[in-house]
Amino acid sequence: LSLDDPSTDPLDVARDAAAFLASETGVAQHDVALVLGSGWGGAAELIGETVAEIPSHSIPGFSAPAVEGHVGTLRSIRIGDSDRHALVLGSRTHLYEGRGVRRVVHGVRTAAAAGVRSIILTNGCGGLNPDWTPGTPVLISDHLNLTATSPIEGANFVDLTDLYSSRLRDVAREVDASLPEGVYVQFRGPHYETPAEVRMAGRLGGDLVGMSTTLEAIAARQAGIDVLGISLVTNLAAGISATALSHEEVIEAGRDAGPRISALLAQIVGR
Ligand SMILES: Nc1nc2[nH]c(I)nc2c(=O)[nH]1
Repeated sequence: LSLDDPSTDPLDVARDAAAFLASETGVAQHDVALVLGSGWGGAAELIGETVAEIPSHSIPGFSAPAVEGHVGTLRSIRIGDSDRHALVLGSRTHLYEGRGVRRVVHGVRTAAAAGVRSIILTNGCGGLNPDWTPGTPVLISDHLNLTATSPIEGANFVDLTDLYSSRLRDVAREVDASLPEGVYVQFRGPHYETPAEVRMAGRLGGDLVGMSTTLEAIAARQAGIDVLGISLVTNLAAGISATALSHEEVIEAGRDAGPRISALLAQIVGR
């Protein structure tokens, strides 16, 4: 069974991965999944005790580590002192890696096959709103998928209204009422946008620009699981600020925001 074989049903590979996961972790069913994008790494420890951690390349359908030495893992975490478990997908495949859209969404499909009812997709992104300084977390209210592709195959006309669950956004706002909302625009990447493309995204109604998330969200909806998307603005998108932000400022802002956004995520998961 290979995701690269068009005759393979990707859902069969996801079911194999979920079965492997259940046997390796001893956790038969996970309740919520999280994809931790750049800047969100610290959240796992705050959610609860790690029950098991598995290198993702040993799980059916997950590719070998994209970056040498960066071994992606899947972690099963007991949520607080409850008997619920979170599945933390530590390795994200981006569309720009050219491994195909099936691999971009395989983690989400595996989480769905593992029984999760909701998924929290996080990412690092560029912001179009100058009020959202680097380090600001923003709830995703909707998206513009500019990748010109879809994870859905065949005549499956999946409805995407309320794709970014308003119920889950309300839960997030119970934790932090000050959280702003925005429309997330996915560009294919890996290059950043030109200032003209950032202006175009703004004219189209976008507030955030990134290179992930929209395809994973669509696959999650196809699998029938609720989606909460949260972006971390790590930089002002190209052309938004008169002075180009220094890379150091961006890194520093992301790092400083770490503890706060990790606590936010852990509190949301705990509800
Ligand atoms: N497309 C896009 N992706 C990003 N990821 C991060 I972190 N910053 C950006 C950005 O400015 N644009």
